[in-house]
Amino acid sequence: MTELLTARQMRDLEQAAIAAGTVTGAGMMEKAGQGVVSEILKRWPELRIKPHRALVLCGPGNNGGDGFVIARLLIRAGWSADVFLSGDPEKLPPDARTNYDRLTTLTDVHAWDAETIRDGARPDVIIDAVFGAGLTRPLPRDIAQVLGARGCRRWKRSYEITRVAVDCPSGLNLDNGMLPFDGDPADEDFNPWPDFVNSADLTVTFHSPKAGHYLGMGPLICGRIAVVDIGLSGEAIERSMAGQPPDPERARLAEPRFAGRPVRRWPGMVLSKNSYAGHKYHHGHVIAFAGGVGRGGAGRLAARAALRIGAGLVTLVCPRAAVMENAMHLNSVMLRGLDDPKDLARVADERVTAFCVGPGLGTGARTRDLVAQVLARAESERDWRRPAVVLDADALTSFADDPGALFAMTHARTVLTPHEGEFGRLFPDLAQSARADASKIEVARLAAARAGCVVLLKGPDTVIAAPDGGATVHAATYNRQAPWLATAGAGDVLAGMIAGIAASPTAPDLIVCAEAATWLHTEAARAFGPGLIAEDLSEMLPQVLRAAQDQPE
Ligand SMILES: NC(=O)C1=CN([C@@H]2O[C@H](COP(=O)(O)OP(=O)(O)OC[C@H]3O[C@@H](n4cnc5c(N)ncnc54)[C@H](OP(=O)(O)O)[C@@H]3O)[C@@H](O)[C@H]2O)[C@@H](O)CC1
Ligand SMILES: [K+]
Repeated sequence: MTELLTARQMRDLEQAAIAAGTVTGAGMMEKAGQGVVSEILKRWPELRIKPHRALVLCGPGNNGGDGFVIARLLIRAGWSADVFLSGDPEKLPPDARTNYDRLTTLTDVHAWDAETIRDGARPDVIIDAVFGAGLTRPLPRDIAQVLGARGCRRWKRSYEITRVAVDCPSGLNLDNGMLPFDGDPADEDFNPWPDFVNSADLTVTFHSPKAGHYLGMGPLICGRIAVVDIGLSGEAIERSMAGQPPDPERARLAEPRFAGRPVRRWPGMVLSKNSYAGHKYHHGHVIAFAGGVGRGGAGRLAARAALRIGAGLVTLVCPRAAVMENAMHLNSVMLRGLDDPKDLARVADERVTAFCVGPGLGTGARTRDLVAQVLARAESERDWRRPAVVLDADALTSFADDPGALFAMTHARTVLTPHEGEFGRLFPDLAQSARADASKIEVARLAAARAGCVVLLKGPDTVIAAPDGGATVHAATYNRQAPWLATAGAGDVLAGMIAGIAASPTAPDLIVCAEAATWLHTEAARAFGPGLIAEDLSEMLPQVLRAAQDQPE
């Protein structure tokens, strides 16, 4: 797990380290510049062979300061560098000014002029050091004219020019992954994509990745992310400890890494059958509900996923009229008929440790009653915890008219797993269209606090938040892209997997179960590859689980 910082948290870390005397601003800036140069040469070793030409674009703050360091180091290595500054050199912050002065002994730093830049010699590499963590408003037009997708068009084979962003492609908001743009969308020739979207092949950031690298537009424009150490290492490692719930004030990335190094223990450590040899009831009993006649597929997908991921027993519960058709599809998953939700106790004894409610159920009063019955379950003599409850799909939409009624019943052992549409129905004021500048992490946190339970807001940038504020981003982006996951039923499988992991009496905190399930779900999709349909996910789990097993390092 890696911490994902906001721009503010990064600034606070830097300030605290400077105040403690462990680093200086100038020292960090030098390391930042060196880090960028060494990442470039690592990524493109062919650039080591002979000196090349760089276009170094610098802004008025410390991001620009990093640019001056980079230009100096490249010139010292024999490169040619054309350096432009947007802003007044007299107003540069002190460390950036020092590096400006050092650079001007080697080369001129030109004042920003979009036409001059675009008419200049064709560079091999463009360094974008205009704005980083200090972005406060949309990219000004004269900067977008150079950095936007139309910016390089005058150069031959412009698509072959290597683009490197310092901290982020300028214009990206590092807190929310959004790209604020200027201009009037009503204008006939206004087109935010070519005009304002600035993308990179490589983004080099410092100390720790930022939330905006993984949210929203971030993964689409950063290319790939490299993180370099600038002397702040060793901070707050425990906040990203796998297997423990996240720190309430921090967000983290769900991944098998810890303290910068790969680990093989996660997510295997979260899985019951990886750590404990017992009989089937030691691994929990999941009940998944299915819809009526002809509507059992989604529930069956969830049930099979719960069993595959490791629940000891799984029972599918459906209306009596649908028992026969479900029986034709099931073997290891048990089956019971239930018409009136009030009779739940007849099919679910106190050994049931998790429920998965929603996939294929249909919306309406029966589903609401079922949700109420399941959420009313208390801890039993056999299990010190209440059964875990995963609410997905129709279990969420059934409360669209009165989300408060649902939140009055949800408890700390509940996970809501909405996609953006379902999320908007339950939390209209936090919906994507109402979000403005708030990051997906912030809205998921607010939703979790309001519902008093874990909220997993799906997407390529899934955010999982706990009511205390702890939050995890799961990235099906960069080298973990799995576009095939956008297929009917994939969400039902995820709901079943969460229930299957959380069912174990030894399962860790719910948010930790949800993190592991989400990661394994994407791994299963990646292991299968293109052509994936939801049925394939559970069948890929054995292979993925074998790889995730706890192995001595
Ligand atoms: N010691 C350290 O701190 C280290 C920092 N490091 C580096 O510093 C970066 C953060 O530096 P930073 O805080 O100076 O912010 P930065 O992104 O350069 O921009 C601020 C300037 O831009 C201006 N501005 C903003 N938006 C604008 C817009 N749309 N249009 C026009 N102007 C706009 C803003 O003006 P203002 O909003 O104040 O009017 C201000 O002048 C960080 O990303 C990393 O690269 C590393 O070297 C490690 C050590
Ligand atoms: K930048």
